[in-house]
Amino acid sequence: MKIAVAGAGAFGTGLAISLAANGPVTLWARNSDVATEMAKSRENKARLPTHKIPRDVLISSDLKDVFGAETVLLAIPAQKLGAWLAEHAQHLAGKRLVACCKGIDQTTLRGPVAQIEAHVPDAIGAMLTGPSFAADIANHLPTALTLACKNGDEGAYLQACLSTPTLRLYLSHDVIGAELGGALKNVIAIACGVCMGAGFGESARAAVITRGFAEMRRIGGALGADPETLTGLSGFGDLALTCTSDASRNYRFGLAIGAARDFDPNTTVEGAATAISVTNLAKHHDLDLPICRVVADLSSGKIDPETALATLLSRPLRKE
Ligand SMILES: NC(=O)C1=CN([C@@H]2O[C@H](COP(=O)(O)OP(=O)(O)OC[C@H]3O[C@@H](n4cnc5c(N)ncnc54)[C@H](O)[C@@H]3O)[C@@H](O)[C@H]2O)C=CC1
Ligand SMILES: O=C(CO)COP(=O)(O)O
Repeated sequence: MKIAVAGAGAFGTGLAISLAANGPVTLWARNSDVATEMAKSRENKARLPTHKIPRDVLISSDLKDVFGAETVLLAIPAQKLGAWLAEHAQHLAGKRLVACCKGIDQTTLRGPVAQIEAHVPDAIGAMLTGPSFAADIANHLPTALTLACKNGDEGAYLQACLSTPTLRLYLSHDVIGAELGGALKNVIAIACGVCMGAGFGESARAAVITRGFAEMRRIGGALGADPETLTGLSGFGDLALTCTSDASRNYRFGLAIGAARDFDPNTTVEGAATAISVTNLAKHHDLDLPICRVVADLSSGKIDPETALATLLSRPLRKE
């Protein structure tokens, strides 16, 4: 199977390096200067420095190399995915399109696979998600992910083709659960970062992880996710990783808010936009998601950490 990875950021590069263990793979960068430099240095100096890109990764900025593949991994930020799919829909028809991004689109409130289904209805949509830092994948460290696809046969085929000796994929049919787990854990990771950055302590962070997970289950229930999925790699697994590691950009973004420090605005922080999407989804479904709501307000600078804490602690006492 010919595989292309669209999006040569940290994750796209890490995935391409890992998949090259199975054979040739194309890595598409939208910027031709970036592609030329990467092809020359065999390194993604801007997004994933110090990781050697093997010769089996064809680095290209020519979209024909993407359109020539049967399977395309979409490692483009969630808020940009819809426009990219819309622009190239006619060339993507009939392909297997595997979303590798984590987020809910702010305009449409769709997850990545729902975006694929909306823009390229006759493609086979799937989602690759779970606890995995790009650097770990590029280093061939053992990693387990969820491959979610509504079509059982296509899902099993993708599971086999995209697993490598160190990348172990578990199959799921619950696309909505996989989309929600990956999107929501980033929101909760921001809250955890704020908690630690503001000095509220590790006990408070454990409470945020647990109550955040309750919010993930609440919205998952309303949108038809299988609760089992949220306890799996794409939900609880990724929540555990992202809420406790300085390697996470969402967590570091929260740390910066908590400590009132500047944060590089060019860093991809999916949870900030997704917090707003989730807050809007919660309104549509009449759900109470207090942590997601304060993360939306914190990320857009409407409130400070002390106000967020006071908001959460002043809520009426209730059953767990
Ligand atoms: N970095 C990581 O460890 C992991 C990232 N992810 C997910 O992968 C997705 C991408 O993240 P990263 O690669 O880490 O971000 P990144 O910031 O390293 O790279 C983003 C890439 O997307 C490209 N891009 C941005 N807008 C675009 C557009 N309109 N059209 C085409 N390409 C565009 C940029 O040129 C850049 O190469 C995110 O949804 C993230 O949550 C998932 C698992 C791990
Ligand atoms: O999704 C990730 C790990 O599974 C990467 O997290 P960040 O986007 O917060 O860096």
